Amino acid sequence: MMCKSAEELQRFVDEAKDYAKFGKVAGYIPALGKADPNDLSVAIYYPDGTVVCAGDSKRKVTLQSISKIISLALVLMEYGEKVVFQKVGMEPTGDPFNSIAKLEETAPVKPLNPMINAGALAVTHMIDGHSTIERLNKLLTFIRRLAGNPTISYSKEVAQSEFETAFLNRSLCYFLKQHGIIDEDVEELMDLYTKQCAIEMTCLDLARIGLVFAMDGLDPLTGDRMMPLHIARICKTFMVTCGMYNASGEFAIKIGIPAKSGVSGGILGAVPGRFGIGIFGPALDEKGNSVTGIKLLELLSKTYSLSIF
Ligand SMILES: NC(=O)CC[C@H](N)C(=O)O
Repeated sequence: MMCKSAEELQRFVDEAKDYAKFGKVAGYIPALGKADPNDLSVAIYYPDGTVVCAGDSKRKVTLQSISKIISLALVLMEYGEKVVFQKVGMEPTGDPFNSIAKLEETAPVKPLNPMINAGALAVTHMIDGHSTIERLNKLLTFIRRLAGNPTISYSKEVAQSEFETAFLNRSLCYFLKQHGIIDEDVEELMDLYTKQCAIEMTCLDLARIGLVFAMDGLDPLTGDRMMPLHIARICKTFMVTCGMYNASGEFAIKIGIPAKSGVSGGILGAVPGRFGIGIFGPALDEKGNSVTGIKLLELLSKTYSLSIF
């Protein structure tokens, strides 16, 4: 059994919304600071094409760290596991997503996983092309196919705002460059990475992408295979072990759904074999996850027994 009515979903949203007061919108990327912490929208996409939405499901959300799971799938398809995991590891860190601490502790240097910023920067570096625009277009083309929406693009305002303030990410890049994990111009990589993070879509699009992961890389609506099964599995495994940053353990215990969050307040969830879910709730907890989004997932998971464990 699962939630098939918008009224029912709206009741969960109303309950979860009460938790907005415990969170704050991301302030370190100035453009994200303009979001209304009380917003909460959700879409659930089922394999038969049924969609259930609540809240303002047409509002666009930038992907931020959610993009990391998609760039990972793209480079895995292009280069294979061996090449990709030479540059980035498979282990959770237990540290905040933008931490530099563990980078110095591994020898030879290798970011611990592709969901922390250091690992994601190494992954984005692997998207090749002659220019930032060509590389970004590769990613955008893939994302548009995954979401079945050719109009998806990025927010220039959010990309610019992050580009102007991303000093910590620049320092991660310089560290990675010093140790040979990346070998391109740091400003060019930051240009691409901030545009990647600023790719925006509605929670309906997010849910549709979640559905593709839930169905092991197959789009059940078109019958097209978007990525090989083993790559969808790798991505879902990272969602479970590292998808909610250093709150992934607690999230796995309380909710148990493969999911990836971003500091915009977006969450993409993939309930294996059942449905995709997209959430936008910009009030964040101290680890950078949507407080209302997590509450909503907790309510849904408990009510409909969604944990994979
Ligand atoms: N956790 C996130 O969503 C981080 C993404 C953000 N663009 C950053 O690199 O800091």
